[in-house]
This record gives sequence, structure tokens and C-alpha cells, in this order.
Amino acid sequence: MNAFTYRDGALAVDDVALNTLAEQYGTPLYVYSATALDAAYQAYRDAFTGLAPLICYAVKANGNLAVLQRFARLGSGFDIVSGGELARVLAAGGDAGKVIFSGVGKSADEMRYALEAGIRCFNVESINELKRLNDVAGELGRKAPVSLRVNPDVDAKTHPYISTGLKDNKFGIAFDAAFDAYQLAASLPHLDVVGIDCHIGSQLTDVTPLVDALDRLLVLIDQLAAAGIVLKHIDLGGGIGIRYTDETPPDLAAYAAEVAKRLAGRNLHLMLEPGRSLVGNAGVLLTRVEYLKLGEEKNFAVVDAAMNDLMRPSLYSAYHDIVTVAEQPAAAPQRCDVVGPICESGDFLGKDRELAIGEGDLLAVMSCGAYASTMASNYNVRPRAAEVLVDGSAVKLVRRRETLDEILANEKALLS
Ligand SMILES: Cc1ncc(COP(=O)(O)O)c(C=O)c1O
Ligand SMILES: N[C@@H](CCCC[NH3+])C(=O)O
Repeated sequence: MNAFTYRDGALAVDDVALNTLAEQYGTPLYVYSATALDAAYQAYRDAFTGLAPLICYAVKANGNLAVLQRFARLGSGFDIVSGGELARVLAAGGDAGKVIFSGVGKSADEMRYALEAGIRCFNVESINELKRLNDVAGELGRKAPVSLRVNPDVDAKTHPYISTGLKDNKFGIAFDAAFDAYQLAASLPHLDVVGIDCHIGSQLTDVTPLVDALDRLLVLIDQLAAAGIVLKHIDLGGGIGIRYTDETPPDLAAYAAEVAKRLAGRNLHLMLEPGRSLVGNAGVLLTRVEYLKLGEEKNFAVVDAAMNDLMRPSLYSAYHDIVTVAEQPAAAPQRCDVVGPICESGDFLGKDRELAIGEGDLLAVMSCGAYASTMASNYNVRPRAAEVLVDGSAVKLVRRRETLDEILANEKALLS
């Protein structure tokens, strides 16, 4: 189901035409569909029914508080990678008892914060992190629940920047070193070894590598059990891809069936950390054409959104569909690069797109619910865009457009 469809001549989400949102809130503007968020979460629930997994939404994909609140109300847990993300989850009413903390560089302060908040589990990524966590938990007189993130060395077959489960990636504890790491963890007095996890990469269109990783973890789980280290949960990470253009996203039910087959008869609670697949197609970025620059070699549509708003095309050459909000625009179609106002040649949202546009027209950059606003910056002193959440006919502003005062305030206060 696509949440964004043409209705009465304009692209709309639920009962709301996107041009009315652009007029009211200005552009660039992120628009999210509450219905699509709920549907994506429910799709996981339905596919994995029977396994009753704890779904820990990966906050890094989209940390807007309204999005987190929506998932929290549906019963979701959260996968975080920083103290900042934990603060967001708590501010949104998320349950600390359903939070897992991933990431290779947890600071002692972040560990303290998470321990005091009472999170569910630390996904530990190195021996030295185990030792640090043991020390911090000891200082607080607590036991830290831990899972080891095992790097299964399987090829997720995705973009090299978002592949995480190979030997030469920085993530996790090497498969061959994991058994010894567990023995160390079990011997440390302030750690409680509860689980195992892996996350091999993002935007996967084939579940085979995920299932291969699961098979590898199960071998280790059995070796550990034989040595008296009995784990309570297995966390398979995220990684399920979405359709940006012509990809076929994996079938969740088929993935769940493979997992169920392998977990049958084992006393292991399943956890998942989906990010992109819960939010990616629940959002678009609205932007207006400022100028058309028609040239001999190339045409450019200079729009008011840029790489600071949406970094994925510049960073990964990622493809996002770009469509006119008007269903039948007046202009004749022409081929152009859709570029932003930033002083970088890499500042583009799309290349060689056939678009029927004139200056002032409104465009929607599709599939912008994940890794879009969260990766935004103030480069070229551009304010972060506003964000709205549409639910049926209700529209809620969930992030104001940043003001220049807000951007300047920090340093201004320190000027002498
Ligand atoms: C540890 C961890 N968990 C979960 C995710 C979410 O991944 P995705 O958005 O591909 O579902 C990521 C990001 O790749 C991650 O690094
Ligand atoms: N930021 C990446 C995904 C990174 C996943 C984090 N481990 C993207 O936009 O596709």
C-alpha cells in the first residue's frame, strides 16, 4: 500500500493534498503518514505472529518524537545508538525496559545514563566495551544486561557504506572470537549475559544473508549452552529493504517462516531492530522549484531542498523518486538534474529526471521517511526543515522549521 497517491489532481496523503501543506508550512517540508507508520508496524506483528518478537524500532532511521510516540503507543521497543537517542525515546514516552543499546563507541556517561534509566539490554560490540560496562555497572552497584553483537561474516550484498556484517566492517565481535568473549562476559561480576545479536547491513532485498547469519548464531548458541552459558534472547537486527524505485522488498512472512523454523523448540525470545522498513515509505520531502537553468549540456531544476536536508543521494548515490505534486502539470517534460542551493557539485537530489516543471512548482521526493531528516545538517547555515504528521484529515506540525536565531544562539552566547 502506498500512502501517497494522486487524488483530485494532486498528490495526497490520507485526506490531505500535499500542496495545501506546502502552502501552510512552507518548503522544504517533511510529511509523514501516521497510517503508513501504523501499517508498517502491524505488518511486522502479523508476519511474526506466533514468535511474539520484541520489535525494537531503530531510532536512527527517524527520531522525530511524534514518530517515536506513535510506535511507543503501539507497544514498540527501541534500538538506540546514543544517549541522545535514549533521551528522545524517554521524552516520547517510550518504555526504557524495551530499549536496547547498540553501537561501537558507547561512552561511560552513556552507559551510566542507560543503566540508570533501566534499559533492557546493551548490545556490546567489543571486549573493551565489556570491561568498561562492567566497571560502570559496578560503580553504580548494578548488573548490566548484555548481549554480544557477533559479526557473522556474511555478505549482505548491499551498498558498502551500509554493510555491517563482514570481517572488515568495524561492527561486532568477530565470530571466531565470540565464544571467548562470552566466557569473559560471564566471568565479570557486574554483567548479566542474556542474549546474542547481529545486524549485517541495511536495505537488504534478499533475506538469504539474514538467515545465513541466524544459522551461524545458532551454532554459537549451542556451543555456549554446552559450556553452561544459556542465552535467553536472540536479536536479528534490522536490514529489511524497501522499494525506492524498482526493488522488490523481501517478503516479511517468508523471512518470519525461516526464522520460526530455526527457533522451533528453542527457548529463545526473538528481538528485531527494523528501521527503514518501518518508516522509509511513510514520508516524503516537499520542495519547490526556485529556478530552471536550461543549458546546452544539461538542464537544472534548482529547488529549495538540498543535500543538508536529504543526504542520501550525495552520500550513497541513492535513488529517490521525484514527482510533481500536480498530477498533470502544465509544463512540457524535460530532462534535468534536480539540485539544491548548496555550494557543492554533489548537492543533488536526483539526476537526469524527466519532469514537467516550471518555476514555483512543487515536487515530492519520495521514500523520505528513513535516514532523511535524521541525517540533516545546517551546512551553508540552512535551517532544518519543518516536519508534519498526517493522520486521516488531521495534520500536526511535529517539528518547527528551525530559525536562524536557533542556529546562531549557541555560538553567539560565547562571543566576547
Ligand atoms: C545495530 C543496528 N540495528 C538496526 C539498524 C536498522 O537497520 P534498518 O534501517 O536497515 O532496518 C541499524 C542500521 O543499519 C543498525 O546499525
Ligand atoms: N544511513 C543509511 C543507513 C544506515 C544504517 C545504519 N546502520 C541510509 O541512508 O541508507
